[in-house]
Parts: sequence; C-alpha cells; structure tokens
Amino acid sequence: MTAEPSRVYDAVLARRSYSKVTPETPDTAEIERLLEAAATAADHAGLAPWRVIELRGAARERLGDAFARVAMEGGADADAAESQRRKPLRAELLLAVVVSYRESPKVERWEQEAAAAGVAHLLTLLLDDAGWGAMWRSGQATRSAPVAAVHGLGVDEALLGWIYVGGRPDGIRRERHATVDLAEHHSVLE
Ligand SMILES: Cc1cc2nc3c(=O)[nH]c(=O)nc-3n(C[C@H](O)[C@H](O)[C@H](O)COP(=O)(O)O)c2cc1C
Repeated sequence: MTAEPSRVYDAVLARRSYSKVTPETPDTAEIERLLEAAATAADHAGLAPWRVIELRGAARERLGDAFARVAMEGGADADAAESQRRKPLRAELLLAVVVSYRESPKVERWEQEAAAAGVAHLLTLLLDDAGWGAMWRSGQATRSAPVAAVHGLGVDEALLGWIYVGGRPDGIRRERHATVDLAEHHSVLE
C-alpha cells in the first residue's frame, strides 16, 4: 500500500466540530442520503442496532423542558435550569443517536453501542464533508427518563447524544485538526 492522496483521509483530518451554527439545515432527504452511507459502518452480525431521530421545531423545546426538569430534580437553581432549557435551541436541527439493543446470543450490548457510535461518527464526518456545521453533544440528562420520553424510546433503547447541525457561520477559522501523540496511543505487539 502506498500513501496515495486520499479524499477520505483529507476529509477525516479536516473535520471540525462547530459549536455555533446558523439556522440553515439539511432537509430530511439529505439526512437520509448521508445516513444511507453512514449505515455502512462496521456492525457485528448486521444487527443495525441504532436509529436516528431528527428533532426540529418544537421537539427541541420539549427536549429543553426535559433537560430543565432533570436539572431541577438534581438540585439546580432556576438560572441553571433555564440554561439547560435553552441548550437544544443552539441549532435548528438535532439528530438524536439511539442505540436499539437487539437480542443476540453473541453480540453484547457494548458491541452494539460501538456499532451505533460508528454510524454517528460517520454521519458527523459526512455532514462536515457536505459543508454543514455539526457537533456531537451529550449531557447529564442524556440517559434520563424524561429525555427518553421526549424521543419515544423503547425499553431496550438508549441515547448516545445528539448531533447538532446547522450552517457554518462566516468568519470561523477552520484549523486542521491536531492529532495525538502516537507514542502514547499506538504500540505494536509481536
Ligand atoms: C459521545 C460524545 C459526546 C460529546 N458530548 C459533548 C458535549 O456535551 N459537549 C461538548 O462540548 N463536546 C462534546 N463532545 C465532543 C465534541 O463533539 C467535539 O468532538 C469536541 O468539541 C472537539 O472538537 P473536534 O470534533 O473539532 O475535535 C462529545 C463527543 C462525543 C463522541
């Protein structure tokens, strides 16, 4: 194998999260196009143990209400709860990433979460490559009952967070991603 120039390699290195996005969003047809590609992520036994839910409009407000409720139940004051309520309003489109655990004698739950996370990573990369601003976010309330209820999750489902999606604001510097010190993250056993 030679180190040929690769569009994929460059796209992976170029991807950056956008914490601020504009109101423009991809439509459902575009999300489905990207998801068809992301769905090819490695998946032990082909269980497809995941689904993605688009949250637009008032659904984001219901999610904010659930965030605020969970915060209040955890002892947050009114200001902190209000801050939680506004969090889903940071983008016009949130893609909730759900792991849908399948009954399987050989594929454990952690493997199914890994497969679902793979889809989410690919989807984030594809959104970035298509020119959208995207950022995968979670939070303390991610696995709470009120938040699960907003999404209509089943008993064998759990959230892996949300990909916040929008347009890219002008004037944001997009620096190439720093990579890790491979001496700490890579080794060879023979
Ligand atoms: C499962 C998951 C949850 C995350 N949750 C948050 C979050 O709640 N808040 C946050 O600032 N970053 C969160 N991140 C990290 C961002 O998505 C992003 O990777 C980080 O800001 C670094 O930016 P970069 O993607 O440009 O390297 C999360 C990442 C993953 C994989």
